[in-house]
Amino acid sequence: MSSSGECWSSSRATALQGEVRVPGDKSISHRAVMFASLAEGTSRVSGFLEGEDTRATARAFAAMGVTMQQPSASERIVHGAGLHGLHAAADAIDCGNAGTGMRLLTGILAGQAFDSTLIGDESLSHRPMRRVIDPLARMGAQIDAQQGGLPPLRVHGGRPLRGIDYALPVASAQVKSAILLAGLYADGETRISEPHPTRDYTERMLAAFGWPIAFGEGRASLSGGHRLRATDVVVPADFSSAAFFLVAASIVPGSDLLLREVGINPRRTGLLQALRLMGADIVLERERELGGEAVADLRVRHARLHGIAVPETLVPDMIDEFPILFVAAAAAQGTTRVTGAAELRVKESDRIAVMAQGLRKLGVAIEETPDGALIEGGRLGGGEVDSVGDHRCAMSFAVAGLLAATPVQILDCENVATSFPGFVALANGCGFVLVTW
Ligand SMILES: O=C(O)C1=C[C@@H](OP(=O)(O)O)[C@@H](O)[C@H](O)C1
Ligand SMILES: C=C(OP(=O)(O)O)C(=O)O
Repeated sequence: MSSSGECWSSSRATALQGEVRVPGDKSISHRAVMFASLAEGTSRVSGFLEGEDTRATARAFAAMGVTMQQPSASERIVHGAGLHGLHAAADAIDCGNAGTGMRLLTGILAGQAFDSTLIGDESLSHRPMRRVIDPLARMGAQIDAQQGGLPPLRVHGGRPLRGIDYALPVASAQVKSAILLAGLYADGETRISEPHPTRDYTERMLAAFGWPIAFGEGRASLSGGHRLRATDVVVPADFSSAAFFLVAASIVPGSDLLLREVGINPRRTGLLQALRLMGADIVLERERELGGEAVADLRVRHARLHGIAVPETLVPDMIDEFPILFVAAAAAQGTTRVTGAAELRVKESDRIAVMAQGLRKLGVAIEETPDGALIEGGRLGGGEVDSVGDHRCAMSFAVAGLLAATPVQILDCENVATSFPGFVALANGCGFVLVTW
């Protein structure tokens, strides 16, 4: 078992209380920096996630000649280079841990006049890239990968691209976005249909930057040859980060937490529906718009949860929330069944295997299936679990510790900084008992 890097110990807590504003949305932050870099004029991004993933994306565009300023934490002023104003980075572009960064960049770089190399960390180097390489090749791009379609990727520039009509084989906002971004540089129309609608930030933000695009109900289409015009982006708090607190307050007796300004785009809030089916008490307060995205304050109070069969239609809308859903299931009465979620096996880790292994160590009866798991709720014990460097698994195990009979030691937690810098302090501020070493 790996014991590299930062470790945590999470102990049983009493009621969680207070107000929390989790950091900015990761998906929107990546895209804001990308689109502002390709736009004409100066854009201000506020609420930018200062996480390792999104900083790697900002560094990538700075390395390709985009001037960026950081007037304060969580703010970027981006002086766009225009669609054809990037130049080759001096070195390989390091996307760190970020699948979103690498896949969306691949689409953008396929349209450039120069060649680029994309690299990532150990986890990203094992994530499948054929899903973007194949459709981009059909558009005329040439992208070389390692055996099995793995990074590093060499994206050749100077190839004329043409629009395609593409039915996505998997529900993936990253693949959809890579194709649409290559479509900005393509001759003719690029048309996409999805097996199930996924997060639509690329479509919405391209429209906000002035690019004509039609989208909705699992379809999107655009044509090349237009311009992106600078605009300001306000990034809401990330629902996927709020998710840990939604489950924590649901399972710890006496809890009452308010999560401020959380993005509630329906393609992201599947966990909210799943938790409500399990009996959770979560109320949306002050629903409003922030920078074109729906946000709300989420009030969550402790409730007795019971097991459910998670509806498969919810899977794409809660794809990053399964590690924490597994913890909610372990704390609930009865059995929870997850199906149709094989994508979890190709995230930062094999999230089905990592969560099953960890929860089993804490005494939970859990059976893995190829596309999900069967989780028997009941008592949680303590012990040592390995997050294998997966940020969402690390934070999920920290939530499990809140109810465990003895402390839960969690290995390999440093990657929490990829999506949720400051998690430990914020969590302890509302009642977690989390120690790092
Ligand atoms: O487009 C995005 O910003 C994301 C899409 C999802 O990935 P897939 O497209 O692989 O489903 C999600 O898991 C990831 O955290 C962010
Ligand atoms: C899957 C995730 O991100 P990415 O694909 O960008 O690495 C995630 O944040 O859970």
